[in-house]
Amino acid sequence: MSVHIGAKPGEIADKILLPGDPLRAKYIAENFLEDATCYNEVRGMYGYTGTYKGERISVQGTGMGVPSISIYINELMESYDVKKLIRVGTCGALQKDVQVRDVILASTSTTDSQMNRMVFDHIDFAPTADFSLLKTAYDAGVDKGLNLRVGNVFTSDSFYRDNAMDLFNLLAKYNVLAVEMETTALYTLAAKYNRQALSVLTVSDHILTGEETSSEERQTTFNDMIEVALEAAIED
Ligand SMILES: O=P(O)(O)O[C@H]1O[C@H](CO)[C@@H](O)[C@H]1O
Ligand SMILES: O=c1cc[nH]c(=O)[nH]1
Repeated sequence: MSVHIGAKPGEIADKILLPGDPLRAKYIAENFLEDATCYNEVRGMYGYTGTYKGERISVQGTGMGVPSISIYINELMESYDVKKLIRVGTCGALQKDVQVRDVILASTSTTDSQMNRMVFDHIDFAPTADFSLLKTAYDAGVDKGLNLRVGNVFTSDSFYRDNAMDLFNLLAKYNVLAVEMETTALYTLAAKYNRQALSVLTVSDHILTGEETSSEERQTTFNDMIEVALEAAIED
């Protein structure tokens, strides 16, 4: 057991999917994994281990934001030696040509989080996806005929902010594709511990147009994102 994860040693696979929403972890376990068993209910942050195409894989809810996901990633790597970590999350589009329901592979992230300033002081560390995970996920998405985008995402410390459009317009001008709340932490901690990480994101809403996915549509698009992430996770 670690502080926030109730699994016994060996109960978590070395490959893991990381949705922000613990109920998405349950959904993935019930609909995509075989023989899935629940190893964590601490704080309602469900974690499961099962198999996908014969490969052992886990899925763990992380909660929202850099502080929450950082707790789970630290414990998964330090206490359970997880080696491949793939976030499966939602995001809001910042570009006109990024559509609701598109799947984004975050090659890097930009952030207003102070996390890396505390470590690197005046240097701006560039959080980066693992290239082989990114390539495998990209190839899997192309094979499925998905409208995939690859690029920079903004990891925000706030979901609600005053004068948000000023910042979002600036980020859009610099080709940032979308906003979410965890990727910077995932990539930075994976670099620290020399592990592989990738964020696969579904565009759940459009910041510029206000368009949103219906809950039914979200489910279908989430399935595309989950399959892309699972294929990347099991690739050697
Ligand atoms: O759908 P998840 O994975 O939670 O991701 C996005 O949704 C949450 C905000 O609603 C934040 O965690 C953001 O990053
Ligand atoms: O607009 C959005 C959508 C999902 N997640 C976010 O952080 N922002």
